[in-house]
Amino acid sequence: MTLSVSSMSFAYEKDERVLRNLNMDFSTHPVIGVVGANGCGKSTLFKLLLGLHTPTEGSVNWSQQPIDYSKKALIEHRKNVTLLFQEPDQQIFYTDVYNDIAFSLRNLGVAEHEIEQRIQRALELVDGKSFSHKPIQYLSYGQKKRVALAGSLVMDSDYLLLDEPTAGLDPNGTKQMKALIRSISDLGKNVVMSSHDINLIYDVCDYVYVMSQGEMVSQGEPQNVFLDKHFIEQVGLEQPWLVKMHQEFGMPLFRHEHEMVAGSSLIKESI
Ligand SMILES: Nc1ncnc2c1ncn2[C@@H]1O[C@H](COP(=O)(O)OP(=O)(O)OP(=O)(O)O)[C@@H](O)[C@H]1O
Repeated sequence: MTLSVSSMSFAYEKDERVLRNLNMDFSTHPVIGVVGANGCGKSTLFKLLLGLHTPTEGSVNWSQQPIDYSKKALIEHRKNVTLLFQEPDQQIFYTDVYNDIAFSLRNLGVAEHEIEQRIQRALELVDGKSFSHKPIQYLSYGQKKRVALAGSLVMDSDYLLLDEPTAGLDPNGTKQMKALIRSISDLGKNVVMSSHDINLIYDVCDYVYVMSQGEMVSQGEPQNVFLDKHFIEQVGLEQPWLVKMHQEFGMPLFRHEHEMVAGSSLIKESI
């Protein structure tokens, strides 16, 4: 099942296009990153992929067919594509964890015993069992983020869109999220994520789209996309530290920190 956009533009206000002529295929790699400076249109793109807004031109496609914006078709589309919003409060509606996570499934008429099973599985995945009995207003930001993620995971959709999944998380929370993204991908799901944490993007994404002022200005595998320092800085980003180590200190170009640690003997030789 493929998710893509073709020749897609979008404007909130007439004549003010915030997305311009985007062509992107999100089915080519298991984990795809969308990066760009503040306001370049990442969250807007994700909302369009979910069918929350209608393109001004072009289309969002599911299995190569433009999506249908009727209420019934959108309910079906959102079984296939789920979005974790940047702010957990944007998708938490209940005061208790269980009912909040169950919300979308109940809307779809899923049987209670299956809801129970899916919630337990999702809570295990997000490591949320220890706080699942607490009222949501007492949870920390990171815990709320995990509740929101569990609410997305129970949908068991083919595509999970993660808008800034580690924003506001501490280093441990970021590490857990990174592991979680891998687990979700290992389950055969497609992950599309945005993040300002360029090191996270470099580490977990198999392919990257770079956006600037509503346009897609570069795409490719992370080790290629981030090589051009001048270009990356021009679009308001910075190079991942492993790429900097490669370019500034002549180290081999590692994709992951653990590769660098394992290759430390190689590094010593090159210094
Ligand atoms: N509801 C809205 N009405 C009008 N303009 C909006 C609305 N939401 C976003 N915008 C504008 O659309 C542009 C893209 O915003 P968007 O939130 O998609 O960017 P982003 O890349 O996700 O930014 P950030 O990295 O800061 O989260 C911005 O210029 C923003 O001001």
